[in-house]
Amino acid sequence: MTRASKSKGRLVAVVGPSGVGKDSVMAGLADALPRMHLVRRVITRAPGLGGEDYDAATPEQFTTLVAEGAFAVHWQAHGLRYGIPVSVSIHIDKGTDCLVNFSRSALAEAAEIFPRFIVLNVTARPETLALRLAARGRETEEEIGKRLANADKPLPAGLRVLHLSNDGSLAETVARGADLLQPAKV
Ligand SMILES: Nc1ncnc2c1ncn2[C@@H]1O[C@H](COP(=O)(O)OP(=O)(O)OP(=O)(O)O)[C@@H](O)[C@H]1O
Ligand SMILES: O=P(O)(O)OC[C@H]1O[C@H](OP(=O)(O)O)[C@H](O)[C@@H]1O
Repeated sequence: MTRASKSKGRLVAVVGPSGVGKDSVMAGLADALPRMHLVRRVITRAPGLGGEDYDAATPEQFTTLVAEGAFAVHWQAHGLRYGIPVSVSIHIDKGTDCLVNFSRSALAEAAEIFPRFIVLNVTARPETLALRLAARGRETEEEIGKRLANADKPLPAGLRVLHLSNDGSLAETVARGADLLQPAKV
């Protein structure tokens, strides 16, 4: 790491299969680590469907935002488009660590953009995922089946990855995650 990049904030990209608990873990980490900025995504999902706080956009609005250069990174998954606003770089440049719900498919691109890029890979057993997605009830049974079929996706090689199991209680996962992310450690 250069001296210039050392003064920048870390971009912590939270990944893991659908239903593993990324949003829940992130909310807990944001409470436990008050200096960590929680990044709000733009998603082509109808507003107010619960889970994370996001900015809803129509597909047309999203296409316009892409053309305007509004996103540092964007990707497509589950029939939706997701964007990380370029404003994240303002926080990073000021030295503020940022936490963002990411796609495994966008990691390699993001690692080229952010100087201090860390992946927080949240894991859980397949049966845990199925139970949690069904209990959450945000998607139909068919959509849940597709999400479960996508659960196993390899991470690109060469990234700095921290692994965090979320099979146990959320409080315990958050405590371990907060410890993993102590600035002195990574
Ligand atoms: N440790 C836990 N114990 C019990 N329930 C949990 C735990 N972690 C998360 N949950 C629950 O599991 C469900 C899925 O969690 P969450 O929405 O945070 O997952 P996600 O990884 O963000 O999923 P997606 O990628 O589909 O948005 C939610 O209903 C949440 O309340
Ligand atoms: O499977 P991969 O590509 O890692 O992730 C795909 C997408 O799934 C999740 O979205 P949501 O929060 O469930 O809408 C992630 O946040 C990401 O945007």
